[in-house]
Amino acid sequence: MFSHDMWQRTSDLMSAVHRHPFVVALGDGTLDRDRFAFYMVQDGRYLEAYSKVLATASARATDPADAAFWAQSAHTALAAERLLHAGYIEELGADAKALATSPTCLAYASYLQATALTAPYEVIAAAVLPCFWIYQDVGTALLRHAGDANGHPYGKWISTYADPGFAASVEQAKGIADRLAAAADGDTREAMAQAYCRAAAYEWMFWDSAWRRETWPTQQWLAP
Ligand SMILES: Cc1ncc(CN)c(N)n1
Repeated sequence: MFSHDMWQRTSDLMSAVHRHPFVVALGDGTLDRDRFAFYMVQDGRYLEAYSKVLATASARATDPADAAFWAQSAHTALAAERLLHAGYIEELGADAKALATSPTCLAYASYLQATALTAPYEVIAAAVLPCFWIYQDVGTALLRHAGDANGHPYGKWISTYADPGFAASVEQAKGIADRLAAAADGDTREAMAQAYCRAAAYEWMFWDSAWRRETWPTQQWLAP
């Protein structure tokens, strides 16, 4: 099955995600507020783009049930996830306007937007899957580690991604990619695998860019 193959192909990367200092500190509650605020601001921008990518997936879907699922997920990315982020940004007193969109945030969002507009529908379904699945995997692992999200400094974040409702949507996204891959020719399946792996790599890079509070290497000459 496509999703199973992708999980195996990205197993080293997933180990690196789970031991990344940002993810470890998020889980044990020691992540400093500046890094978390940076992440939240970048992620809010990412989710705005991601929601439009899912809306495009809905428009390009060949199956009405798929179209409904992507449209619902586009709504959730803005209504639930981005709301959670906005709440944290307010709580942290982060000045979102002062932060430039990071190179990694822009690259990941641009990659997904280009894929949504130009790639076959099957490849779009593969490219958006790591965004669902990796967050559910991380959220679930962090909840297991924390034992209880109540009282945890990042408990709302952890509960959002460890939520059984979110797990159900991950299963649906996996099911769509698996069905499309099973019916696809070899070239399309390989393009789906490339898209899945590229997006999974961007997920690691996103945690890493937040840990480094990534800036533009050109900012000394040109304001980003
Ligand atoms: C970068 C990223 N990837 C995934 C998710 C979870 N939808 C997120 N909020 N941000």
